[in-house]
Amino acid sequence: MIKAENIVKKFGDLEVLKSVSLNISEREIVSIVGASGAGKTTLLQILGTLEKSTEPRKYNTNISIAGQDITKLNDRDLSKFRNENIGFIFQFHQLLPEFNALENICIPAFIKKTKKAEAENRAKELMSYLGLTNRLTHKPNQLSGGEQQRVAVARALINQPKVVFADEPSGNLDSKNAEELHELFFNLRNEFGQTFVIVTHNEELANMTDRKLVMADGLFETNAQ
Ligand SMILES: Nc1ncnc2c1ncn2[C@@H]1O[C@H](COP(=O)(O)OP(=O)(O)OP(=O)(O)O)[C@@H](O)[C@H]1O
Repeated sequence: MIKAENIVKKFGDLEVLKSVSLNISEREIVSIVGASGAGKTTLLQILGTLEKSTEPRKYNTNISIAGQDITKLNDRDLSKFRNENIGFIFQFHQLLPEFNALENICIPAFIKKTKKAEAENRAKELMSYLGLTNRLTHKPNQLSGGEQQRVAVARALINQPKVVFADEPSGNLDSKNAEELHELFFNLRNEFGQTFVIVTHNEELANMTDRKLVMADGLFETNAQ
């Protein structure tokens, strides 16, 4: 599902990723762990098409997501590809404060030009699955931290993406809500067949995943292919 070879990322003289390669199968749940500053978020942003690798031609970089070499797409096609194939969950949910839960969840579907009724039906199904049926019209500041993060999960899933990238998804949750969120990832994989790549400092979550990849100083410590 994800195949990447020779990802290099430099910020000026700072080489944050030093030719990183990895291979992740469909339906796999992989965690990326490692010390602060190791390059985990940078890698996730590049795999998630939010950030570009440095000089892909020079370093012979290939990044294929769901069979598409994303290094070959122009910005417009990349946005479309991202909207249709990739879901994101961040540490801070990044919900839009002026929209209610249902509206926040529907945003990626509206960007994809899904009809309103269809998007709302799908959002309601997801909300029911995530135990949010009674929170449809609540604004983010009227929701608990765990509920906000579940709304963010529903938003990530509304377009039925093949891959979900999560960056410290439970970093802002108490241990009970964190545990529930972690269980949810595995239930979602079983139910919808998504592939998950999760950057985390949470040892418990990392140890639950199918594969734990350890990053240090811009490289994986063990073979990630
Ligand atoms: N836009 C940027 N410009 C300059 N340096 C950057 C930029 N983004 C990240 N870096 C640097 O790249 C290095 C890796 O950052 P990154 O956020 O990928 O690490 P991380 O492993 O996710 O760390 P953490 O666990 O603390 O989130 C850090 O030294 C950081 O300061």
